[in-house]
Amino acid sequence: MNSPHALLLENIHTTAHEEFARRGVVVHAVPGALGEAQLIEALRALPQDGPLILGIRSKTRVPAGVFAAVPQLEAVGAFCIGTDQIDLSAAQASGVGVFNAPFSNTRSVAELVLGEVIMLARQTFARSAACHRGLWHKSAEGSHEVRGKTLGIVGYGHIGSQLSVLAESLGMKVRYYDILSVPLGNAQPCVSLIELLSLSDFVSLHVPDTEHTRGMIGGDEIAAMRRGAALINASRGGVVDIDALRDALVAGHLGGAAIDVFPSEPARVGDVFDSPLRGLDSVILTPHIGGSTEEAQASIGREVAVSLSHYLDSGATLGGVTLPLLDAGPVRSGSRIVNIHRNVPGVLSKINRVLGDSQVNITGQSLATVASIGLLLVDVPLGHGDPQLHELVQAIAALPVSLRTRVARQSAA
Ligand SMILES: NC(=O)C1=CN([C@@H]2O[C@H](COP(=O)(O)OP(=O)(O)OC[C@H]3O[C@@H](n4cnc5c(N)ncnc54)[C@H](O)[C@@H]3O)[C@@H](O)[C@H]2O)C=CC1
Ligand SMILES: O=C(O)C(=O)COP(=O)(O)O
Repeated sequence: MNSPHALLLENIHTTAHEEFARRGVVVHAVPGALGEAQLIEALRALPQDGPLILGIRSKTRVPAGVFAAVPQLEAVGAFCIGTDQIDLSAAQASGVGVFNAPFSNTRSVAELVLGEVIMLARQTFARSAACHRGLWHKSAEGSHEVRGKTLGIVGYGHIGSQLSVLAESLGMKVRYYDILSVPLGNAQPCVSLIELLSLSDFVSLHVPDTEHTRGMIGGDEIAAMRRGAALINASRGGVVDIDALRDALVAGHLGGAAIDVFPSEPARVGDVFDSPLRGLDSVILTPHIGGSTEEAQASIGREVAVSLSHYLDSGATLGGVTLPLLDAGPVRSGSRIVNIHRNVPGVLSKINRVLGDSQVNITGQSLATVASIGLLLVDVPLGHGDPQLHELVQAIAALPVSLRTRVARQSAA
């Protein structure tokens, strides 16, 4: 069986390289993000006689064209939380597995935001910038303790809820707004976004990028915030109208902001950065580093590389976001056929007819479906080198319902 090759972009941590190397996946690394045409070119430059894996972080966009142009692309690893940069519907329609790391960097984001809350409350960056300019601006005016102040969290998921617990440990009152979720500690939900904005001294955004959250904080929402309050965004750049934010800061309606994510971000380390917020001392600007700690990146590298390897080895989809959740364990006898198909009535009987006609015994079979697609794992007592196995795979792949059919790398033979 030919070795899989992985193209890893955006400085994915060496733990991923190590995991892949241990599991016989050949790694090709590119430091920055790539545009669609370059990405297709880079993937096509890899050997096309085995499965291909693409590893990205938040910057690389993977539109439908990539799946159409590179049929050998078996899976995409988002070595981060967000998967908004990937056309998930197109991935699913092509039977491509997308895997991410939903927990590993959440603590890092929550810690950065908590630090920023204190830095904003003390006007630390403005005072520091003054010192750098040679000005001794020693004053208590406008500086506050965070104890007793209200932190409003928009999006009370993995990050928002951790931030909530950490903020309460500092004596802050926590309010949150989410479409679902259960409060931790003494945090209180708000019935509307506007209610939260009007009650909070600090507002921190922790929603994913969706059609509902894009532009969620515009001029009207900023106007609803308390005079002198601060806005923190470490979610996605499109959630906040940056020009409206700048206007509110310049007008003195908002006291400060900490912004980690931007509507448009540079592709590579060392690239030029620009933003309407540059030059405002009351704003902490960071280059999308919420999840960038050694701890988080090392853990993400391992987690996603392991999920991708398990998927190649046995068809297990734990940690996946596009394929039905299924783990049939290791291959116990012979080989495993991994088939992804359109979820329409009669699929199983069509595939089983092919298997039945072949007279090959089935030693294990597992099926899972989501709305539009199904994942079928079939164990057969044939070795990887057995021509009958390859005939069987080709016959199943040729069925019009099949999207993708392969032999799992793991073999018990
Ligand atoms: N700055 C950075 O480096 C990082 C940024 N992120 C961003 O943070 C986001 C949040 O991460 P997690 O907390 O792990 O995600 P999560 O999925 O655990 O939580 C998101 C929460 O937002 C809520 N939500 C979704 N749409 C909403 C809406 N329209 N109104 C109100 N609430 C809504 C959900 O119900 C959920 O509780 C990620 O999607 C990612 O974009 C994540 C990690 C690092
Ligand atoms: O995990 C996420 O969603 C992030 O935004 C972190 O992105 P990054 O891996 O730093 O490009």
